[in-house]
Amino acid sequence: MQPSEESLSVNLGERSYPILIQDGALGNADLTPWVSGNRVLIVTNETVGPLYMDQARACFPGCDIDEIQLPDGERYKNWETLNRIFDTLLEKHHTRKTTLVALGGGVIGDITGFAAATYQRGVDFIQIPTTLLAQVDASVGGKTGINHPLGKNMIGAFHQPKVVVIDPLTLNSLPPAELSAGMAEVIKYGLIRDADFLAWLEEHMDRLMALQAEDLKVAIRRSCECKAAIVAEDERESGVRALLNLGHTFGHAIETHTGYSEWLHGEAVAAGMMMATDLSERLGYLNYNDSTRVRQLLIRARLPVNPPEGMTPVHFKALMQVDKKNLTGELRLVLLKELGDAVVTSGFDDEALEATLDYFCHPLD
Ligand SMILES: NC(=O)c1ccc[n+]([C@@H]2O[C@H](COP(=O)([O-])OP(=O)(O)OC[C@H]3O[C@@H](n4cnc5c(N)ncnc54)[C@H](O)[C@@H]3O)[C@@H](O)[C@H]2O)c1
Ligand SMILES: O=C(O)C(=O)C[C@@H](O)[C@H](O)[C@H](O)COP(=O)(O)O
Ligand SMILES: [Zn+2]
Repeated sequence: MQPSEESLSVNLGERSYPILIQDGALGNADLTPWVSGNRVLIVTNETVGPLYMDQARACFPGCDIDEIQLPDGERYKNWETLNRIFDTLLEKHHTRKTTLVALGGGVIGDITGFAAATYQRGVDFIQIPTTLLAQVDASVGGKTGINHPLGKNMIGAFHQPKVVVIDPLTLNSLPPAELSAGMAEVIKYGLIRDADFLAWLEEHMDRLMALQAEDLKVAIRRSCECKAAIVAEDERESGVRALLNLGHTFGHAIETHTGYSEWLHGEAVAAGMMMATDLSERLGYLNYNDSTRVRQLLIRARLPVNPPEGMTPVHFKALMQVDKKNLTGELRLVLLKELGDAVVTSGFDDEALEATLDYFCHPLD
């Protein structure tokens, strides 16, 4: 697989937008064509701001730029932090013509996007993702929102950005655990819709984990192509988009259980994908060799393949009920029909799910 130079876009009619992937884009790209007025609020956090704020500002020549640095962490993806963005917007008299800019990982992207969806009933926003996870997944597709103590991403809105600007060079400052977390969502695309990409990942995982630049660009681009195609087909998750939730029903239960503070989203998704794989094997879709391939690839990406100690099957199941895919009280899960093909279904044998939960849960005495 070679990096293709074709431009990428999310095709949604009048809400279509480009995904620009370019080394050095941050600091060099002129993003003013995507700013409707001339005012911009760049939203970042206390880690990313010191690293990249100056380069981000340089992307908006001639604009009147405000900035806000939020606290860093998934546990701050909440109402209180969201309100800090609204406070700044109002204190600085921002109008409907302002453009918000999300500079950071998926937490910043989700909360900034939600602020943009709701401030004065909606303003424009731009995504500048700086984690692998945000570059391959969170910045694309317009799911925005915050967490609730009782459930992950439970409050939010669909609101598409005007442009997504990916500078792969930002990954050079990323902590290793965050690279792994992003790799979980990359592996997800291979598992749900692209067996060739999965095989390519198996071949190239060691190079990717060593930040080999050309391979990373291929992985980012292929991931964005997969996500853009799915979102274009089903923007509001009434069908195929739910496949992007592979491992997330289990994973979100882990994140809620741990108070959004101990496990990274990508780590929880990795363990969740292993649990979904196990269930798919128990249901006869996958064989032992398939499950072993998934486990080995996750381990090579330095990701967990088991949930945290101390979760009971009963607790797991209760947390899994708090999921937006569940429409009638019945649990709906994404399962693998084979490696590279997935299905969302409630029509599975509950005993098989119990067996998966029993196998993975190791309650503390
Ligand atoms: N909207 C979507 O479609 C979607 C998709 C996937 C995940 N998400 C959400 O995204 C969030 C996870 O995103 P994430 O994994 O990017 O986590 P994150 O936003 O918490 O970022 C991870 C860490 O990396 C730091 N960081 C960011 N860029 C950096 C850089 N270039 N150099 C050094 N440090 C950097 C951040 O400050 C943070 O500490 C979750 O809340 C998840 O629910 C949303
Ligand atoms: O874009 C989507 O659709 C996804 O499901 C992508 C997921 O990786 C992401 O974690 C998303 O935020 C989960 O959405 P949710 O609706 O299950 O909260
Ligand atoms: Zn995810």
